[in-house]
Parts: sequence; structure tokens; C-alpha cells
Amino acid sequence: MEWLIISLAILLVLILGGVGYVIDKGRKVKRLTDKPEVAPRLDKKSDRGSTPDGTGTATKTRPGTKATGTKPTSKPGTKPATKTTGKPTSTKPTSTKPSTTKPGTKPTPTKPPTTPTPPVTDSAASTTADEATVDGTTVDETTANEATVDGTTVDETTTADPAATNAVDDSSTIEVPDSPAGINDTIAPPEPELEAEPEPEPEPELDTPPSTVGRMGRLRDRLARSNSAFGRGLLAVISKDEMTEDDWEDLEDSLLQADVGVAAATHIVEQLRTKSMVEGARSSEQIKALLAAELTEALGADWDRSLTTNRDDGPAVVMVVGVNGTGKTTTCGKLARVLVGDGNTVLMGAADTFRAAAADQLATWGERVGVDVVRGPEGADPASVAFDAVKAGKAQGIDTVLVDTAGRLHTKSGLMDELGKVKRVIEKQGPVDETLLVLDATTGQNGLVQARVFTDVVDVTGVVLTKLDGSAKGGIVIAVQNELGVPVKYVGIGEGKDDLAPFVPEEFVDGLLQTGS
Ligand SMILES: Nc1nc2c(ncn2[C@@H]2O[C@H](COP(=O)(O)OP(=O)(O)OP(=O)(O)O)[C@@H](O)[C@H]2O)c(=O)[nH]1
Repeated sequence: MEWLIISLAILLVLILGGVGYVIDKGRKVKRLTDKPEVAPRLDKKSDRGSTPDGTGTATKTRPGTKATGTKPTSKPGTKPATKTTGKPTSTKPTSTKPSTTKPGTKPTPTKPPTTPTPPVTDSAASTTADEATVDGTTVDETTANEATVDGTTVDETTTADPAATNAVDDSSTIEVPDSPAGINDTIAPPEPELEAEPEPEPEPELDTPPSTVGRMGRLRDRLARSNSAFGRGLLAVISKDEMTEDDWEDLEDSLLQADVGVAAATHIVEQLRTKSMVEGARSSEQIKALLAAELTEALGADWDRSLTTNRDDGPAVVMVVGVNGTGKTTTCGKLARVLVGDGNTVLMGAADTFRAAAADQLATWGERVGVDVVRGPEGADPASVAFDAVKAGKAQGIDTVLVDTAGRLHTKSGLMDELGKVKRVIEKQGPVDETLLVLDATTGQNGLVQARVFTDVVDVTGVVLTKLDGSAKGGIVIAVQNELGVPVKYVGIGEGKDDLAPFVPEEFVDGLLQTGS
């Protein structure tokens, strides 16, 4: 009996042992078969990681976040390890979406590829830790990391969700190279194309204006053509064999028609009659010679027609004034050429701020001979422009500053006062050496009325008689001088750039009577 009990006990132990072994085996088998079940849980978590906002997934693909050393897969769609270390080849410089950050975490600021960003591994690690928390279950860090590094899971996610794949790709684009050298290799900005050195503009060829010496003589034919009626009328009268009383009267009429003026015409005829009688001149050639001498005398052969063009203590200042359209600006331009041709340095001041084109016109004239123009904005105070021009001329050691002024009607007292102001303001810099009144020869006696008003306001030192080439009334020169008591210093005999000549009475008369031909 005792033996039987012992045998049963042994049998029981054996049975229990066998059962235990089987159970244990079964558990092991179960554990083995249960392991894949973990994956769905982790997959689920991975899915959550790529939640609708698309964040998290990209971070998970980063091999840099590996904690267990599990081999990353190299399936398509996953980023090769080299990319996480910032290797340049697949970096997409355009894709720096902050969507690669997890909700609640600070979005990675979008930065240009060259801007260093925080190390990816740190960010990824913290993301992994966050996941462990977000999961809501107690997941040890290793499991969390496993989830992170489970290439299969990630691959499934990225394959299933193209957007997530993009996110993965995008995430890699914000990764920075390990070294500055890497940066340079990858995203060095394209070499800026060196701009071709601009060809230096060729120096404009400057004109060399011809000397003014004998210029009027060279232009005598043009003067003769214009005044041919005047000249022919005079010659026709004096070509008679013997001058009668009527002939002397006809001669006086011819002078009056040429705008010589009554007093001057009467004086000229009286002088001529007397001299021809005294000298016994009878032939037309003799009378013609006497007439030429008389006209030259009337033109004031002794007048000082020189222009002050430089001074020791600063630039000579020449102001150009007159009514609208007489040719002031043109005269300034031509005069600049004359002065340059005579060896002076010149600066022009565009004080005609009323007519915008005047300054441009002046600049064009200046460019041809290398003369600068000081100008102000349209409508600027002409006095201040004139002041600035003279100041600049002084600073630059210029010989002559030419100041063009706006045309103004002599009847407008406000405008005439303005002219007085311009002169006074210039005088704060130094004296105005010359005030040239520009008169249009074709306006005849009306020009004299204008001239009188101008001389009252500004001290006119000389007259420029323009458009003499288009006038049959060359006698105006005599009238102007007699009326104003100031000499005609220059005459305009055409629109050409060098058609301004210093006035020389002998040559004027020569052109008129064709005595030299
Ligand atoms: N035929 C001829 N035309 C001239 C002469 N001088 C000037 N002109 C012309 O006269 C016109 C007026 O000349 P501008 O110099 O513009 O006259 P301006 O006095 O400055 O004019 P405003 O500024 O409006 O007062 C232009 O067409 C010139 O070419 C000249 O001696 N002969």
C-alpha cells in the first residue's frame, strides 16, 4: 500500500511536469506567434504619427533617430541614410515645409537651404519621446524607438500615403549638411554671372568752332542777300551821273525804309552832300565810297564792342535778356561757341526756368563744345539758378558764365522786376559784367520800344541783333545804337551754329554796298 501511494505520487509529479512543459512550450509558441501582433499596434501608432496634418511621419523615417541599431530598410520611398546626414545629392532646396513637425511642437521655421537648422537627430529623438507620451499607453522607450526605427512600418506608411511620402521627402530637405563643406557642395548658390564691364562711352567729339576774326566778312554775302533791297536801293540812287535834289531825297527815303531812323538818315544825307561837294565827287563810285564811309561812321566805328569774358577775381558774368522768341537761348549757345573758339572756358546757367525746353536746348548747344549747363527744376526761381551757376563757375575757375533768362514782355512790370532780381542775386557772388539785350532785327522800330524798357531795368551793356539774315532793314543797327547809347556787339546772321558774328561796322557796310567785291 505504501508502495502504491509512492508510485501514484511519482506518476502525478511526472504528469504535472509533462503538463507544465507542454504549457510552457505552448506559451513560448504563443509568444512567438503573438509577436507580429505588436506590429499592428505600432503601425497604428505610426499611422497616428502621420495624422491628417501629415506631421510626424517624416520624422520617423529619419534613420538618425535610431536607438536600437535596427537596420533600416532601403525600400523605395524611404530616405537613404546619407540624406539624414545632410548629404547633398537629394536635397530639395525648395521643400522646407514646416509640416514635418509634430503638432504641439514648434514648427521648424522655413529657412533657406544655406541656413543651419537644429540637428535632425535631436529633433527626431524628442519627437520619438513625444510619441511615447502621445500614445497614451505605457510604452517603454525602447519600444517607442523600435516603432520609430521599424523600417517596415514606415515603409508601409509612406507607401500607402503618398502625401506622407512627400512629407518624408520634404523633411529631408530641411536637414542640413554635417559640415559647411557639405553645404557648399550641395547648395552653394550659383555663381553670380559677372556682368560684362560696360564699354566706356566714347568721348563725344567736340566741335572746334572757327575763330570769329573776319567772321562777319565771311558772312557778308548772306547779309548782302538779305539786305539786297536796301543795298540795291542805295546803289541805284547814287549811280546817277549827277545827283539831283530828288536823288538826295530818294537816298534819304531808302535809309528810312531800312530802319536807320529819321535823325540818322537826315544826318547821313546831309554829311554826304556836303562832302561830295567839298571833295568834288561826281562819279557813282566816288559817291559810293563817301556813302560807305558815312554809314560806317553812323554805325559808330569807335564803339567798344568787346565783350568782357574774364576777370582776375572770378568768372565774367554775361546775362542774356530780351522779349520772347528773339533768340536768347540760341544766342547763348552760339556765344558759348564763340567764346570757346577764342580760348575761354565757359559755363551756362539755364535761368529760363519758365520754358522747360530752353534748358535742354542750352544743354545741346553746350555738349557740342564741352560746356556744362547749370539748371534747376522747371519753374524754379531763376535767380537761384543764376546764383548757382555763377557760384559753380567761381568754384571751377571758369572764365565766363553765360546766364540765359526767360523771355519777358517789356510791358509786364512783374516780369521786368523779376529780371532786376536775377541781376541783384547774381551780384551777391560778384558783378554782372555784361547784360546783352537780344533784339530781333525783323521787328524793326518795335524793337526799340522794347529795348528802352529793358535798359531802364537792367544796365544793358550791349545788343545782339538777331535774324539780320532775314531782314531787309539792316539800318536798325544804327537806330538801336543811337536810341540806346549802347553798341551792337553781335549780330545773328542765320540759324547755323556759327552764324553769330561780332559786329564790325566796316564789314557790315561792305556787305550792304558790296564795296569789297
Ligand atoms: N534766321 C535766324 N534765326 C534765328 C537767329 N537767332 C535765333 N533764331 C531762331 O529764332 C527762334 C527762337 O530762338 P530762341 O533762341 O528759342 O528764342 P528765345 O528768345 O530763347 O525764346 P524764348 O525763350 O521763348 O523767349 C529759333 O528758331 C532760332 O533758330 C538768327 O540769327 N537768324
